[in-house]
Amino acid sequence: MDSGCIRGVSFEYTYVLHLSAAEISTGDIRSTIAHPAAFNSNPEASIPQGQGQGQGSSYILLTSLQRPSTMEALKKAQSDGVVLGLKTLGPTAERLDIDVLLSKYPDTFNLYILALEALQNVKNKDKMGYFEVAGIHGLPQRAWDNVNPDGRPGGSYCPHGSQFFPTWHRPYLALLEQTIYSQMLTIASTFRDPVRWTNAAKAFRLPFWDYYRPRGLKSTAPGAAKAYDFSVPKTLTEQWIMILRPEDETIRKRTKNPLYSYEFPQDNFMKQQWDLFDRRLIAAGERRLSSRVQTTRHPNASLSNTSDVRALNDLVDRNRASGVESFLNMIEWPAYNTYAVFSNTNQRDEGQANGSLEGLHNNYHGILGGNGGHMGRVATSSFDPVFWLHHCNVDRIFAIWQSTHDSWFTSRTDATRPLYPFRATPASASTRYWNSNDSRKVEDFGYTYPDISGLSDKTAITNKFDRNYRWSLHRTLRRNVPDTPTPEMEPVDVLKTVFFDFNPKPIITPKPEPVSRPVPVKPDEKPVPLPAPVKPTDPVVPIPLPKPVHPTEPPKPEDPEVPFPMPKPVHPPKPEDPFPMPVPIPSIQPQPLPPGLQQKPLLAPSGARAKGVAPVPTAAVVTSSSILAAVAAQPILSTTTTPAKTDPVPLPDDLGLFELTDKELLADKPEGTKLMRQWFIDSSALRTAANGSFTLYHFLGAPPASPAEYSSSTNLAAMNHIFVAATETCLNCALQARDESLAYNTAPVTSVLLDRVEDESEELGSLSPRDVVEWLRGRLGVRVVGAELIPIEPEEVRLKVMVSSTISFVYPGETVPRFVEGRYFPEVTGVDINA
Ligand SMILES: N[C@@H](CC1=CC(=O)C(=O)C=C1)C(=O)O
Repeated sequence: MDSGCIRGVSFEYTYVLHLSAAEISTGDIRSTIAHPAAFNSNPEASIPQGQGQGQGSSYILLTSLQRPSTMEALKKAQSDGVVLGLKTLGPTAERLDIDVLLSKYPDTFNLYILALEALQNVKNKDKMGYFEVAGIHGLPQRAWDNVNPDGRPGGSYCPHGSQFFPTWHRPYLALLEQTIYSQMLTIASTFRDPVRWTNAAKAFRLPFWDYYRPRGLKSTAPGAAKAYDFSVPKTLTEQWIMILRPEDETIRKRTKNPLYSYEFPQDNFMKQQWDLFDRRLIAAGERRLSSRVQTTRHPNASLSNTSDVRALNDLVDRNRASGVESFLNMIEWPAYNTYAVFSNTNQRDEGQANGSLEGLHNNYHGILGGNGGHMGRVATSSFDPVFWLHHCNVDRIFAIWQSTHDSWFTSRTDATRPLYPFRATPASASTRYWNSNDSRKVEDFGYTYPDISGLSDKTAITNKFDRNYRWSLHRTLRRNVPDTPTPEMEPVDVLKTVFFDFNPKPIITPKPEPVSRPVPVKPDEKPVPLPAPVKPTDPVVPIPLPKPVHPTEPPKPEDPEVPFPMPKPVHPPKPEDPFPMPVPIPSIQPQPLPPGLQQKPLLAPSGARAKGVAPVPTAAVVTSSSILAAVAAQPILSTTTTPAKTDPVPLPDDLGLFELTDKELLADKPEGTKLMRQWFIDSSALRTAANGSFTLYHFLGAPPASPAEYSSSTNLAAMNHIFVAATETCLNCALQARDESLAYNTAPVTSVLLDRVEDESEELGSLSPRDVVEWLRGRLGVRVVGAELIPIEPEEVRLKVMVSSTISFVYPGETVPRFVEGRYFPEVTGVDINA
């Protein structure tokens, strides 16, 4: 043929090009002739018969790997430090749970791992590298790319404890997403089959960790719902992973899993940063510091380089039911209808809900951090790769809430306040930064979530959401919902995939892996449709795969020899007891309330602590402050003793709806209506009082003697983590200290109580208030500990704890319960958090 009209398929467009014979014969068409294998890897890229097939060779597929304009835009954004989002680079696509991404889009997952590995290796040089992007959240204490928080030097960009919490993290995630995406494209172009891999890269969106998606089946646990395993995804807890690399596509290579941990740069700059940070912690009474070598999760020893995955999974599992209850309530209850209440721990409508998206999020920082793990502290958390999957899940919950609610910031000024340091335009005198209004729609960043994609009807979204999560709860909490996961929540056995087959056979004829994420032919704003799930396979590695053989322990990164001189702890522990528990003092004790519930809280407010206001930082590094000095001077005492059993407190005669029996409540309801009672431990605490993160452990019965055993105690009912930075490093926190900002929390305990109702030895008759209030009195106790399990006095954080209950009905033919009424029962603890 002399010249040709070739129909080509790009990733966004089908187009027709007129080509000269020379161009066709040489294939030199501005480097856009693709490898023919592209055809196989992209099932949607078909060329209609009779068009575009080159004579002689099988065909020529014309594909613009990366449209120059979009690629240039991405490159420019990366060099300018601008959050572009992926919207301008292609059609909207779904962010997926990590297991789903791995199983449905193995090429994309493979590239993602390679990109993370590459980004993590570029230590602290590049402003768009992992170190600098992670460093925006906390350490190192310096401005990112010269953008000062709030236009002032010093402090941090901290949005916690405010309405900015969900919106600030949105462009933050988009920044890393764009960086990974860009890195994936670079790596894709180095593979033998760049079309296949570029296709895979372009389909990338940040994956999330859905805390409530089952990961497999438990072999031993009885009972249908409990047979599922809800541990942390294996992709995050396996140290090694098998990856195809551009250097040799014939065999997967054992690769250090960049999702398991991040290794810190070992240079002088970081040493100074750590020294400063640790000095501050020690002054604040902490003595168990975090590893400077690599990020760890729930480690079992100070400075440990190893995560205690089993203990972590236990704790995740133990908090699951409480978390699912919170999650469902936040989306479904009218109490969470306003953005102010839903978004953060600080704002609530008095007498209404205490939970929040931020509160649920905080708990996972506490669980993953545990005893000195990096996720427990604001300053170090974002280096842990799990941070990004955790926050992506938080963003997803935010998006689900947004799709089912209309409420937004109450103040226009707040909604348009710049979210530093996230630039929307390049640095100049008139730089625009992202703000909350601009961050309102996920589609504006080029992504969506499976929970909302393609759905615009609020009821449809709520129903789908409820079905995906309620099934795993106790039968009393799931009434008309069966106890098995919906098809989209079915667990994926990731250890049986090629990524964890440590004895792979070489791939003799490299053919493209069959699955790349489908790419729409025409640009539109519709989400990329998902094909039927496909099991990841290597072309010549058949499935079912052999059980993964775990390699012998790989070498651990060396602890640098004496990484830093360990300063003497302020309160040296006795050698035989790392957590001394001196003088037990009473904490929350049941007390009768006079009418009107005006009783003074048993925990006297510690005004002195709250008034120790930290000065607003004025320089990039601020050393001591009055708060620090006060905290350092404070002796560390034990918390509560075992709560004593006291006489029952008379409840008022008339408890309104709560007075009625189940039968009475259902009397006027349609036949088949089900009643749902829920119970909560609610609390308020002075957010900045411990000058760092702290955790509340709520017990039903005697707590263990040592804080190290709190999280594994059978009496542990629930926990709440308060995730907060030190006031010297955080302007927002310093202001919250001055304003004595509170953190409100709720800990749903319905499942725990239902287990006790079913256990006859527990003597809890039912979930009705007259049974529960009396039963809880004398059993309920709380312990407060710092990020490293150092006991803190409840008074020190002005802790108030109160119990509440709610009534909902599930009507026949419906699955989503309808909330009717809530009531606080300060009679249990003698404390009213509303007083
Ligand atoms: N205290 C629980 C449940 C609750 C919700 C309410 O709306 C209410 O009025 C009373 C209690 C929460 O904060 O989520």
